[in-house]
Amino acid sequence: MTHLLKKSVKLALVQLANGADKPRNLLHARAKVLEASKAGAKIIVLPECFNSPYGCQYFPEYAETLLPSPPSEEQSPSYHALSSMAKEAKAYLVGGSIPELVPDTKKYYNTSLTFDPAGQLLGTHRKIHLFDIDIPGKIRFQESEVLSAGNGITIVDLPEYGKIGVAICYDIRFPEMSIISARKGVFAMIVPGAFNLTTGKLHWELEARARAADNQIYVALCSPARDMNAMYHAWGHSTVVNPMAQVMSQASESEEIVYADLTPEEIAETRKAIPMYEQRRFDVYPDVSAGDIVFQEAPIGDVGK
Ligand SMILES: NC(=O)CC(=O)C(=O)O
Repeated sequence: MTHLLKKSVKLALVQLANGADKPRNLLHARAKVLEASKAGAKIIVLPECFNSPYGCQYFPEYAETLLPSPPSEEQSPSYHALSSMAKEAKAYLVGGSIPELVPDTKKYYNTSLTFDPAGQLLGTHRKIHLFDIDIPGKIRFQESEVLSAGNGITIVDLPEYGKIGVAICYDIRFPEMSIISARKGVFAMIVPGAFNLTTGKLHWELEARARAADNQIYVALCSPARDMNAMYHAWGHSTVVNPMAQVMSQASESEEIVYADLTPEEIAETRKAIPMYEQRRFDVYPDVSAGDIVFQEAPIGDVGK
């Protein structure tokens, strides 16, 4: 039997306490990634905007240039830090996200870089759904005032384990992305994210469990730690959900690494018990197809500049 996940693997979500000092954030992320690797994790995830505070006012100040790929150290210290961390940890690293500037177009993106254990870039995802919301009396956030949206769904092949879908935060609310990725054979959706005290309470765990239930895959959401002195108060609660949509591990609000052991059997057993994969009616809803979808499978440079 071929499995989506080729062999069991320990996943770690690093709920990082990051702040305004970028070099400190990079050093601190390294220490935590190495800690996770020491504990046996082979897939390690950092949060959204791990090298900066989260907020529209910060994106231009912290943005780095990733093109041409690979960028120089001066263009992107975070790219090089992530590549080294992955190599030192001997692990796959979904490097949270960083603000990216494309100088030719002067566009900013919220971009996630995934590296292999040799420190090679495997995949790039630019957040495709920008976080534009206005909940009266609670929170207004308009990423589109500064950022541009990416234009592709990202599936990254981790040769030893299989494929993951990478999405960033608000992307998880759009079930189509996870459905299409699952149909293309991912064993997990990996999502650096930073919900807040309003939306986190309402939807953080719900979205993770919903995507897992829809698709019978693992879903992992990795948040920054909560900092009540920051402008944006992250929800925390980094969470791993299994293919049966049960929470496997969850952090509190503060800095913490959460671990989960992912197994091929857990996916297979879920799909055997509830055989949705054999029961789908694409004859009834043929428009739900991945046929014309744009993928960002390649390292940056091959996707829309
Ligand atoms: N920060 C985000 O992109 C999304 C978020 O906080 C939410 O969906 O809620």
